[in-house]
Amino acid sequence: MNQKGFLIDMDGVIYRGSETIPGAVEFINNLRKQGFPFLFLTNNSQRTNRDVSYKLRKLGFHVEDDDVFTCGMATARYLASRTPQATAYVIGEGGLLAELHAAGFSIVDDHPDYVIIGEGRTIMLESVDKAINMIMNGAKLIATNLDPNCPVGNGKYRAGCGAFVAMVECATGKQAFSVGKPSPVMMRMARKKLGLSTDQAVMIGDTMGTDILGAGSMGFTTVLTLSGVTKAEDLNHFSYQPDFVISSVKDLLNPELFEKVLHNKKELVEEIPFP
Ligand SMILES: O=C(CO)COP(=O)(O)O
Ligand SMILES: [Mg+2]
Repeated sequence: MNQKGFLIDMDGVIYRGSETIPGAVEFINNLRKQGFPFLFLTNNSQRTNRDVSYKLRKLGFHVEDDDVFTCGMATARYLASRTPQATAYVIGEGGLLAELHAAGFSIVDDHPDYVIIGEGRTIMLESVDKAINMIMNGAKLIATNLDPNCPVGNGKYRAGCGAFVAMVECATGKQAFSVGKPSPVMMRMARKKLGLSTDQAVMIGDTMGTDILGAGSMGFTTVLTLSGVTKAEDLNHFSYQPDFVISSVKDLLNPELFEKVLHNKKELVEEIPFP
């Protein structure tokens, strides 16, 4: 059988803030038991994959550092592959800084190759002004991701990385290049990390504009879970759709539905010969 592998978004899919989504631990245990490869993919660059896997273990998941892939990792690795020994001015937190250092970057305070903006709760207008002047002087503007906001529970939201990036874009007139989901850069890196071909990759996500758009454009099977950002009533507003919609990953404990996802009917589309 054509072995499938799972790319699994984090916030809104396996946890919400600091709470495990019911059924998520069992779902991951099942994947392991059945030998399906999987990788967690998050558009949050605040923490390193070690920090995130520690949090997951506290929530009851049996995972290792290497099971987690963040947009901070994708950003650092991608940029380092384009510009060896590059310099960066960073508006972001420890997860992003650690990855940039590990990829060979020097973090500098003037004339950087890149201004990189990631998720963070400590942004200061002084550093935004500094970044704007660097970009005006030729530094390239990079975003780890463009999520405009992030739900924090009780129907409340916090500003996401995309909101801060928009401020810098507006001030400079320069558009950021974003590496996180839905960018094919992060989607492809994740698929390659699991050693999957396009038609072996299944993405489970809670956000249409990142998880489903990115994975769907790559040709992966897409499963939208309604346990996070996108609600059932939002689906009508999108001109692209996921292959499957579930209420939470708990639904995938049902062997019949799981089998359906494994044998996505998308294959019908692929049978149409290219003209
Ligand atoms: O925190 C996020 C963006 O602010 C999104 O996290 P996930 O990609 O894990 O859903
Ligand atoms: Mg999510």
